[in-house]
Order: sequence, then structure tokens, then C-alpha cells
Amino acid sequence: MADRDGKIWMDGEMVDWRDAKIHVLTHTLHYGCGVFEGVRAYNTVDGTAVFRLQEHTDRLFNSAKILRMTMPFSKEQVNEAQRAVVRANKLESCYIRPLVWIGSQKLGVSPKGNQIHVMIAAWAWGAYLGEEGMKRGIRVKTSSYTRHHVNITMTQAKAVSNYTNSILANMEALDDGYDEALLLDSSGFVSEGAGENVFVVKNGVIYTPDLSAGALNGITRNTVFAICKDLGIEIVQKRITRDEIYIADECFFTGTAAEVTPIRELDRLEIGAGSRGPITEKIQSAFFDIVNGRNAKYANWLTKV
Ligand SMILES: Cc1[nH+]cc(COP(=O)(O)O)c(CN[C@@H](CCC(=O)O)C(=O)O)c1O
Repeated sequence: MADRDGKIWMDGEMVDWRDAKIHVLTHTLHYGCGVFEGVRAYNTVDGTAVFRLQEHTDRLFNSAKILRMTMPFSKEQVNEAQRAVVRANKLESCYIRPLVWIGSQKLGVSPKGNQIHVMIAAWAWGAYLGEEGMKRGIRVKTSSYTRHHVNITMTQAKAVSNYTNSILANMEALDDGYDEALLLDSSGFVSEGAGENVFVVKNGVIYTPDLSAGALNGITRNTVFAICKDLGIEIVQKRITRDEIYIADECFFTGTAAEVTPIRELDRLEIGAGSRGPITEKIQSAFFDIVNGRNAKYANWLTKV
């Protein structure tokens, strides 16, 4: 990623991509205390626009607050910086990565006295779990790693340090020939994917783990709730077991990167017909109508760059 051309917004300045560097004694690099966001801009029918920009920025600031990091810029400045970085890189559609980290003035567990930094990068990023997966569904493995306990790491913060758990789960799944991992919480109930929320369909009703299972409060998850309301589909948050997924009719992941990705198999057991289910397809189609500006009801969720 480092040897690209383009611009990155760094602490208030637009810098050349290759010059966006930090010192090896940066506190976050050693101790993992930092927060980030994953945002997408789409080439909508009315031009390039960022999807749910304010919600992402709000979550970034909430994540920083939870980790006791004082943001050095306002929400308005961070919103404008995200729009500017899409324009500076001349991207019609892209993935935007804001990151907030603790600087290099001092090391030691206590970060006090270090500067808080913010950078925002953007790049083109297609189907996170593959184009084929978006149509056919992906193969998922229940991870041998347990999702964070809600009082061991702060699961409502999109925190850098939370992702070692995701990385290990994802690597194990890929090494075992799957496309992604599904993680259970410390009580054995379904939590979420390594980088996604999960939904299950049974007898026309959609279920998703309630957030006590340690899943991130996903913005795409929230979008699915709105879509279900529009489509008149009942959606229930509850504790879900892995074998409820085995006998479900459909299953899918959601995320800014993953968008709406069907799951056709869990632990080598086909889910329903072993392909993208009809309700999943409806949700996926409604999602892409919204993010591409084809559903006027959600025009306020799209911020033109
Ligand atoms: C653990 C986790 N859970 C749920 C979600 C879905 O949240 P939302 O994007 O607000 O709907 C994400 C986003 N995962 C981001 C990181 C992907 C990456 O590889 O990096 C993303 O989708 O941008 C997670 O990382």
C-alpha cells in the first residue's frame, strides 16, 4: 500500500502518499491504542458521495472517547477531510480509512504527554469478500478464537487493538480453506465475523446477535434494520447459537467493506439451499439501491464530495 501515488490527509495537511510516514517509536505501534473507521464513497446516480459520513465520524469520536483519546480536530473538520481526500485522489468510488493514533513523544504504558494524530486515506476497494461471494455466498468457519469479552476490550470502540482477535480468526479460517471466520462470545453464543456483523434468516424472520455478544454496532447493520422496516420484514436481536445457523434458511454478513455478503455454508454444513437466499438478495439489492442513490428516501445518508 505504501508505494502508491496520491494524497493522504495527515494532521490537517494533504501530503503525498509516499511521505505519509510516522516514527517507529509511535506509541500506538507498540501498544495498539488507536481507533479507526471504514467508510465507503459510491459513484451514485448523482455523483460521488460518502455513505453515512456523519454516523462514521460520530463513531470515530465515540471510539476515541472510550479509549480516552482527545480528538485534535472537530467532527466538521474530519467530515470535510474525508470529502477532500476523495477529491484529492480523484476517486469516483472508494474506501476511506480514518485513523487516530498516539504519537512518539514518549513510550511506556501511560500515553500521557503524547500528541494525538489523525490521518485519512482513501483507495479503490471492490468486493471485500470477492465478487463471486456476493452472488454465490461464501464459506465460513466457526473460529477457535473467542470474540472479546465486553469488559476485557471495549467492543463498542472500533479500536486498533481489537483487531488482533479478528486477524487470528481470519487467518485460521483462510488457512483452513474458508473465506471468513465467525466468532462466538465468551458464553459460546454467536457474536460476529472477523470484520462483519452477521444475520440469520429463519421462516421469513431475520435474527442478529444483540450487542451484548460483543459485536461492533455496525452502521451497515443499522442500515439493514431500516431496509427490513421498509420491506416489512421482521428483524429480531437475540442470542444466537452456531447450530441455529446450521438449520437456518439463509445467512449473511454486513459491513462497510463486506457490504451485504451471503454466507452459503458454515463449518462445511450448507445453509438452506447452499446459495444466496431470496431474502438476502432482497436486502442486498435494497442496500445497493440506497448506496448508489437510487432510493430517494435515504438521500440524506449520502454526502456529496
Ligand atoms: C469487527 C467488525 N464488526 C462489524 C463491522 C461492520 O461495521 P460497519 O462497517 O459499521 O457496518 C466491522 C467493519 N469492518 C471494517 C474493517 C474491514 C477491514 O478489513 O479493515 C469495514 O468493513 O470497513 C468490523 O470490523
